[in-house]
Amino acid sequence: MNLSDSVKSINERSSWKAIPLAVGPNVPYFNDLVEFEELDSYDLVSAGQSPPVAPSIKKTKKASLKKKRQQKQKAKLRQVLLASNNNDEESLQPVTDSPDDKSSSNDADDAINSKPAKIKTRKRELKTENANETPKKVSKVEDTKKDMSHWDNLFVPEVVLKALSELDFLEPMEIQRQVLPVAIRDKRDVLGAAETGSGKTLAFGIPLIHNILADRESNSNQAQMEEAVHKECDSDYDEEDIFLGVDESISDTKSNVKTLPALILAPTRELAIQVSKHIKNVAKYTGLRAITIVGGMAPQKQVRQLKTKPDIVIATPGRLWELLETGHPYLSSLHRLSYLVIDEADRMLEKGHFEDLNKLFDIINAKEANKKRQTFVFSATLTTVHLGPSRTVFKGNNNNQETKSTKLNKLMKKIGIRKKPYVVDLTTKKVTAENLSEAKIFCEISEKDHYLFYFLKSHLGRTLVFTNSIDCIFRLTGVLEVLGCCPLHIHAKMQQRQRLKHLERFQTDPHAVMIASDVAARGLDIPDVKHVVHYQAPRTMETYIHRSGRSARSGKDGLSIMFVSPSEMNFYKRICRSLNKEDGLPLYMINESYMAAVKKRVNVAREIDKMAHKQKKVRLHNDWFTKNAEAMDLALDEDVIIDTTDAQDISDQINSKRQQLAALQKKPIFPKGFSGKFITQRGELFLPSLGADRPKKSKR
Ligand SMILES: Nc1ncnc2c1ncn2[C@@H]1O[C@H](COP(=O)(O)OP(=O)(O)OP(=O)(O)O)[C@@H](O)[C@H]1O
Repeated sequence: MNLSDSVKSINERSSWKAIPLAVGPNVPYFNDLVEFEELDSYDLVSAGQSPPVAPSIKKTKKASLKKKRQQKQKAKLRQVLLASNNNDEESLQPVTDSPDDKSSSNDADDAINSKPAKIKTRKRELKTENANETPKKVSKVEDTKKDMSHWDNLFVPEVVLKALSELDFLEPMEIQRQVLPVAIRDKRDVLGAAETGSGKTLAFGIPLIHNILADRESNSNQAQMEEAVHKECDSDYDEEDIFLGVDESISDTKSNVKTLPALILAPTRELAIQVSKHIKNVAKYTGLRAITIVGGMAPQKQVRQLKTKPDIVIATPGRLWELLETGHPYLSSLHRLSYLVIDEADRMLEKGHFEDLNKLFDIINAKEANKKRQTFVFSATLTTVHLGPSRTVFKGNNNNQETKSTKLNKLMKKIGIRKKPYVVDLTTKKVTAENLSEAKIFCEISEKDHYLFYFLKSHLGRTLVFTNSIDCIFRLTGVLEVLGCCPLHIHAKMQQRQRLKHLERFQTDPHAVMIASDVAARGLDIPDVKHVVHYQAPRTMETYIHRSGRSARSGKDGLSIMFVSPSEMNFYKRICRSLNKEDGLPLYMINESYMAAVKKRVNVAREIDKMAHKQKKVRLHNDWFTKNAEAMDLALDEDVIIDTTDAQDISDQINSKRQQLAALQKKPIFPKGFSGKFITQRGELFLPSLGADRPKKSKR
């Protein structure tokens, strides 16, 4: 087929012309708005199933007029090209996939839009939806000998494939395999649920990158086309053209007004920063720019970064709202977003959290919002539901019980998804990560420190200890410090710089212990966290799943252990019921013969910590009053100052206790050869390393 044939073919076909660049004529797509439908009619897809067939599209009158106008413009351009560029015929030759290819219209489209080879490759891929066609391979990555063929047919741009190969991501994870074709080829909205650490970030990250790149090319082609048409037939518009006005996207290209294409919202600063890193890693050869907008950091820098008009903004709702309120121009068109991602969506939309998010949604989903926006909603607990108390279920009184579909419907309404989404739910009955071993210890509150120290001493390896309160973090950090465990900590009240510093140190020491609040429960991808300890029982099943999910990521083994005191029994039972663990979690076996030695050390450490804490409090109190009195030139009332005549006594006591503890610590708690072994989820014997491979630095 030569150029004039292509042109003829275009004239004969009009129905495909409004189809976006990345979507072939016989490929289902959902770019037009369809009525909001309840979940029963969604395409709920699990592993191994193929994508659904799309419904027909409602065309509006305005849209068809717009298409007509675009047709006219294309016809003009064809004339221009034919007249001025006969020599170019070879480069404008359409690409044909196979003799029986039904895509002549697309070939013609290629000719019209001319060149970029990359997009041509993708477009040919995008036409392979027909099962009879042989899919094209994209696995050849230059400059590398790595076999990337597992990524074939997932529409990954070559530039991304190159980055993936450098990262040694030689094959897609299951959620990526499932989501990529639907999100890229079909441009569907996606609701994705899969276990923690299963690669959800790139399941939305790669489609974002692909689709933004495709939009970019499409826009620049359109701009070129427009420019040619404007040059040749500027005065040739009829009344209808003038009435319809100029297509907004074209006018943006022409006037160089760029609006933000993609926004990713995450619940915590650390997670936003991490998502940003993951995306930058795979987008490093694309020329796309991503920036992070989170609280706790200087807003001036973020404002400056926004001025560079990035392609992707990864943000927490609070700071994004703050900048939006200041009227930053690049954020003033959030309603025109092309891509929106809500990571950890169930958490983000929890009642009472993220008030700013609702205000953001009001803008993002305003009346004039981009109806073609593609939305991604992900979480490991997107489809998990809470079971009510057994007596309610028993009586069959479960009318108010949340179901998967009611949960998803609620989320969709809040987020403003009006198109039929594609739901990928890869969560299993276990819900927690496949290779995670789970256990519990029933104990009194006062015994928790003992069991924690026992655990830390018998299980070396990176360990995250979760608590429910900041006070508990302070106390526990103090005690473990005295015991020589060098704990790190993280919670929402810390300065952001400190939070990141502690996280970094946690990532670099393979035997580090970190005491954390739930600010670290979701999404954080710290390599090789061997153990998660729920020092205080989580209040919900979701928190349990996400906390535990910091371990056993990407197919690795891990252990989650919950300390349950009598007052926490109800939470424990409810979590087990919701996780379908009728028999509860297995008991963690403690060798009681070593507990006496453990208790001695911990009790002394607690005494030291208590005295040191009291001493510090008195010092701070007195310092504060003295300083302020001096500053105001006032005489201090003696009653205000706490008597410190016994301060030396307390210091002496602390020193003597420290010596006592040091003497105790000299003796090993466990005999040589002892191992806090446990059976892993895979039924193998897990032997935690003790002493032998302990790094010199680690004080544990
Ligand atoms: N195709 C791949 N091959 C190998 N590793 C991958 C691949 N895709 C992602 N990863 C890595 O797997 C790890 C887990 O991915 P990610 O953080 O996206 O998980 P997640 O499902 O979002 O977890 P969570 O639910 O806890 O947020 C990351 O270190 C990521 O870099």
